[in-house]
Amino acid sequence: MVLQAEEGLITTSAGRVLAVTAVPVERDAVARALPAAAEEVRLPGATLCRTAADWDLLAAGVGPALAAASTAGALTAAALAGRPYGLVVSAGIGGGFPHGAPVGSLVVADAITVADLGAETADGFLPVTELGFGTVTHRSPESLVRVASEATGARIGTILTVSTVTGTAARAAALRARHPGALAEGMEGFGVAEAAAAHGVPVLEIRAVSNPVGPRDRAAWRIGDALAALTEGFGKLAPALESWNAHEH
Ligand SMILES: O=C(O)c1cccc(C(=O)CC[C@H]2O[C@@H](n3cnc4c(=O)[nH]cnc43)[C@H](O)[C@@H]2O)c1
Repeated sequence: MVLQAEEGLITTSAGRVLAVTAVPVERDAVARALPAAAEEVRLPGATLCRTAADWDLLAAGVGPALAAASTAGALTAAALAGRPYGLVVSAGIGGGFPHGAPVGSLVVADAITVADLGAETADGFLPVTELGFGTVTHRSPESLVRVASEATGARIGTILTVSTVTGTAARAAALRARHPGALAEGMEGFGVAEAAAAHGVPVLEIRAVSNPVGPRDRAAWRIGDALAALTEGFGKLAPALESWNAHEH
């Protein structure tokens, strides 16, 4: 496939890419790393920004349910138009577990795991899979994770999806105990991944750490720094995807 065959054109061997953020400010941080938006496409519940490359950007909303619904809408619209996506990238700011993902760093997920989908019992939390339903983890192709990490310097680990932002040391410790490989948490990745899986499209999650996972401390948020890291990361990720061949995996 072609990489920057013309100035401003970035296409990948994965074909068309759908990058999904929660909010417009995150979408705009990604957009700053790509050729300018060429067109806006209204979808049910969300507006797609089509760039002058093979990248479409979607601010899908906060939380796993809205992220899943918006992503599914975009994937379905593209498929019905005969221009399906070859890759979905879930991106945004997130909380970082301080032992492995400091504020300002990037994390790319080898596992996208929903942390709070299940049942609470007297003996602790049971994930839905142990109740006999569904799935709790989506995995990205190993080669894709490697390419993304090598290009951006992102640390590799599990990114948890939560519906409630962690706000105590006790909750952070419980999550770490249950998910020793977790480096970060966000609120959308699993929803985006569920939609991608339903369409048979590979998914990647990348987060820039804006705050530590732990006791709530709004003064410790570094949203501007995290958005800048996201832009810098996508500036490296987009061209690097040229070397990732979706069809080998
Ligand atoms: O009010 C709070 O204490 C608080 C702490 C961190 C984040 C929030 C948000 O409402 C942001 C939600 C938004 O940003 C992503 N995000 C950023 N940091 C985290 C986090 O530590 N845990 C989970 N999600 C986070 C998330 O993906 C949402 O899109 C409020």
